[in-house]
Amino acid sequence: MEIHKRIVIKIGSSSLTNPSGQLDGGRMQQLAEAVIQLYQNNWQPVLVSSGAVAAGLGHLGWNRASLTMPERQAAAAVGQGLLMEKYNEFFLARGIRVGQVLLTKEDLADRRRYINARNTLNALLGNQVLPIVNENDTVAFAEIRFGDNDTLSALVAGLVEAELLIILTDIDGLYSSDPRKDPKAQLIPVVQQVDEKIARAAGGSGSPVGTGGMRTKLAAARIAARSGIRTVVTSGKNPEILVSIAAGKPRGTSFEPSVNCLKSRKQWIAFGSVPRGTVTVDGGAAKALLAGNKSLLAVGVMDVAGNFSAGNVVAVADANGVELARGISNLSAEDLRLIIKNPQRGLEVINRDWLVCERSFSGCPM
Ligand SMILES: Nc1ncnc2c1ncn2[C@@H]1O[C@H](COP(=O)(O)OP(=O)(O)O)[C@@H](O)[C@H]1O
Ligand SMILES: N[C@@H](CCC(=O)OP(=O)(O)O)C(=O)O
Repeated sequence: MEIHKRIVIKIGSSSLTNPSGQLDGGRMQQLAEAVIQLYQNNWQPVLVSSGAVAAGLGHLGWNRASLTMPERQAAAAVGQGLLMEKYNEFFLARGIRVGQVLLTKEDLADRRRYINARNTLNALLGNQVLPIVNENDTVAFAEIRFGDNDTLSALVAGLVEAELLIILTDIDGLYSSDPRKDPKAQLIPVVQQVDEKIARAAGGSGSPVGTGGMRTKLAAARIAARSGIRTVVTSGKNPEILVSIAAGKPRGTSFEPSVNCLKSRKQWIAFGSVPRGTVTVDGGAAKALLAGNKSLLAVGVMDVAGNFSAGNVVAVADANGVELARGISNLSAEDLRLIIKNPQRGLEVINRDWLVCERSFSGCPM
């Protein structure tokens, strides 16, 4: 039986559209060419493609600076169709069938819908259909929005258990500082760990069409690393570069996977879910969770905020409000409030198998 390795390729708006907002057909054709070669080299690719808003604005002749959120969403409704029309044309010309997958943060935050998305992606991949993923911009707003597709691509990479995430952008990798502001900035070829020092190098977007800049790419790389996935950030100017990166050639900036990465369920708790409430714990409980890899017991809970049910994800914070962990509560907020007034020693609130301690849950280490 053939073993397929999975690869997620994210391509940003800045790499897909020309300055007048038209989709760059030549670039998309090159991308299709590279994807065929990946198939030939036994990879199962997933494409995460931005560009809907930019393409919609170009098509409608709208000016980005003066738009309301509903107008941006309307532009995405127009642009997403154009994007898929072109992808369909270029990929089908090379014998590759494509399927559109539009997701919101809320879809991935709900465990059942997360599993549904995973099943759909697996069905597409198993039938040699290339999934083309984007955020569902027409319905996603404020709190339920990723906004940039970098974070989405890292979650999708975890969802399909990819080996590699490649983020194609308008610059050839992470520099020691934002090259627009610092002419002496140097390319960083390998990042072992996305820590505060590395995060300080990253600035915002460099183009009118991009969102998030290098900051969201670092957050994505960190989420992927914690999920055991290597990320390469590089330029999308020549998409054929994908083939050599997949073959292990050094290009752009490579972010190495963590040594102790999280298992699938904990990846979702840490980076996919949205906590429904917060449980504040005392110093002893905080220590037991952080150093002792223990379950959270009711005796260490000082306060409960929010209105969650048993089975929901909750945040665990220390007395200063610093989020230490996330986990699935065995108890509802109502029951937990009653129990902490009348402590029942040993009663388990979150089992250690359903608890994740992370320094940051957004991917950003700052
Ligand atoms: N330290 C850094 N190294 C490289 N690029 C950086 C850095 N800080 C900020 N950037 C900016 O990030 C931009 C890429 O992100 P973005 O504009 O969001 O593109 P995309 O549409 O591909 O997501 C670059 O054009 C660059 O100006
Ligand atoms: N979902 C949006 C992506 C927004 C965006 O600009 O993302 P990116 O270019 O990846 O920074 C779109 O398709 O326009």
